[in-house]
Parts: sequence; structure tokens; C-alpha cells
Amino acid sequence: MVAKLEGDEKRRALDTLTGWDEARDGDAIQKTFQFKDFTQAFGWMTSAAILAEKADHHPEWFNVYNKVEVTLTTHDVGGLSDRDIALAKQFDAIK
Ligand SMILES: C[C@H](O)[C@H](O)[C@H]1CNC2=NC(N)=NC(=O)C2=N1
Repeated sequence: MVAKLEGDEKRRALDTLTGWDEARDGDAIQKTFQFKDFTQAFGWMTSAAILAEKADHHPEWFNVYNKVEVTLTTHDVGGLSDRDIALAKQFDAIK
């Protein structure tokens, strides 16, 4: 069963991320990825979607042209969990 990240544990987890901001009163993290053009952005989303499906953990995201705004939260716990931290790191590692 996944647990909601709280307090020091949550702070420590967030400190391992780069460029992700807290959102929704701390119950989500958000990052905007910017690409050369729409094709690059959509290609990244395709890779990200495959990772999300493999993790069974899915982003909320908004794409316009070369930007993708990603929000991660864990619906099952109503806040942040290790799954969000792990997926954020996977998204950051996409080439
Ligand atoms: C049944 C299915 O495994 C669950 O609904 C998964 C799917 N993807 C998910 N994605 C996110 N972001 N949060 C969840 O709680 C979640 N739960």
C-alpha cells in the first residue's frame, strides 16, 4: 500500500528533485518541460507515457506547442507519494 509523504520525509524526498515545484498546497509537484518544437515535445510525451504506464502511475499534463506542463500527485493517497518522486526522476532522465 503506498503511503502519503509528510513532514521531514516529504522534504527529504523533494530535495532529491531538480526543477520541480510544490503545487496544490503541497499535495502535488509540477514542472514545465520546454522543447525545440511540438514534435520534440510530443515525442517526449510518448516516452513519458510508456514509463508512466510501466509504473502504473500517470501524470496530469498540459501541452501547448513546445511546452509540457506536468503535474504529479498520487490520487490513491490524496497527496504526494514515493511514486511521484520516482516518476519525476524518470521523466527528468528521458533523453
Ligand atoms: C488501478 C490503478 O492501478 C490505480 O488507479 C493507479 C493508476 N495510476 C495512478 N496514477 C496516479 N497519479 N495516482 C494514482 O493513485 C494512480 N493509481
